[in-house]
Amino acid sequence: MFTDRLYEKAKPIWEAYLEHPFVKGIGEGSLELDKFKFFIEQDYLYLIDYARVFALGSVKATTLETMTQFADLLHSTLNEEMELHRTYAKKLGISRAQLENTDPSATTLAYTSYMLNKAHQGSDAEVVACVLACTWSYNFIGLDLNQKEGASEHERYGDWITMYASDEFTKLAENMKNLMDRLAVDKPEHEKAYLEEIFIHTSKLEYLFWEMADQKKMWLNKSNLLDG
Ligand SMILES: Cc1ncc(CN)c(N)n1
Repeated sequence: MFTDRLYEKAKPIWEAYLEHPFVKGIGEGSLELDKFKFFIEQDYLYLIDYARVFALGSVKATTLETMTQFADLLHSTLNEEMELHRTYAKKLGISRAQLENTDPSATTLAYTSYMLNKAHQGSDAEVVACVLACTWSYNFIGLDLNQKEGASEHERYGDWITMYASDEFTKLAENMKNLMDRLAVDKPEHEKAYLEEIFIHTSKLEYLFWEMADQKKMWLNKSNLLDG
């Protein structure tokens, strides 16, 4: 399967997610709340553009089946995944307006701009390559954290783990992998290599997103010259 090839290529990066202090902090329940708050705000912005990528997928789909699959992913992002963020925001004292009007960090801008650019330029297969690492890697992380004793019951981060490890989210990730395999199957090698490049770039951007959240980094680490 094409997605097996993608996983083998991305494996070292994905294994590094599980060792990342932010991800480990969620699993252990020890992550500082201000870091999680920063993450929720930036991730909400990210999800708005991620949802847009699914809408582009529906436009580019060449069959009704694929069009429906993208529309289902769009619907579940807007109504389920983003609802998790709205619920967390409420608990953290972030208003809906604040959530929608957050300034994007450099990493959020880089990641969303990359995805939107590749999705606008590409075919339906390239649209899937843009979002596959996002959905699949969160499920990969959720399932790993869910195995840790008590992690899914933790009062702060248990709901986050439960959502990304849920059967519904696992099914979304599986459906997206199947879609990637279906769309890639007859592609020549140079097109497969391009899909792989997008998958690896987005896997690296995922790592940078964890780094950004852990450091609450808007533009630079040490100076506030460019912030504000
Ligand atoms: C940055 C990022 N990547 C992926 C996901 C999972 N949809 C997310 N919520 N945020």
